Amino acid sequence: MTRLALIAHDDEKPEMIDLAESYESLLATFDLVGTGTTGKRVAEETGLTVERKESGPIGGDAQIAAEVAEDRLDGIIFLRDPLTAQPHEPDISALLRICDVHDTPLATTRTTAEYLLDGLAADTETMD
Ligand SMILES: O=C(CO)COP(=O)(O)O
Repeated sequence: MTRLALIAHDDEKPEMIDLAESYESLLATFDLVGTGTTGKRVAEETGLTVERKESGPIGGDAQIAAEVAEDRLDGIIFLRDPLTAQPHEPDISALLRICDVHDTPLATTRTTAEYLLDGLAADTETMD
């Protein structure tokens, strides 16, 4: 089953909810994991089931990075706030780097997230 991580900084959470609603029927076929608050909000506001890691600032990004290192994830949607400094920037940088190392598809904006989801949907159809 396709395993996808969902992460959004606070200013981007409404965008993540809107994206999840738009792709709800596809996402319902995926194994979803998210950082703490993002996972909670997506689950509450869409009805999707999301496994929740810790909140980003207290280790959630590092937990997602560990899954990337173990090749457990097929993709990550990480809607970052490019205009606000984050206290856990080192964890965020590590996550981005490990995605590059493992060639794990990573989308950091709404448009690239849509391309990623469309690509994963096409992959899923090919696998059927
Ligand atoms: O901080 C985050 C990503 O860096 C997101 O964490 P939350 O989903 O817990 O808000």
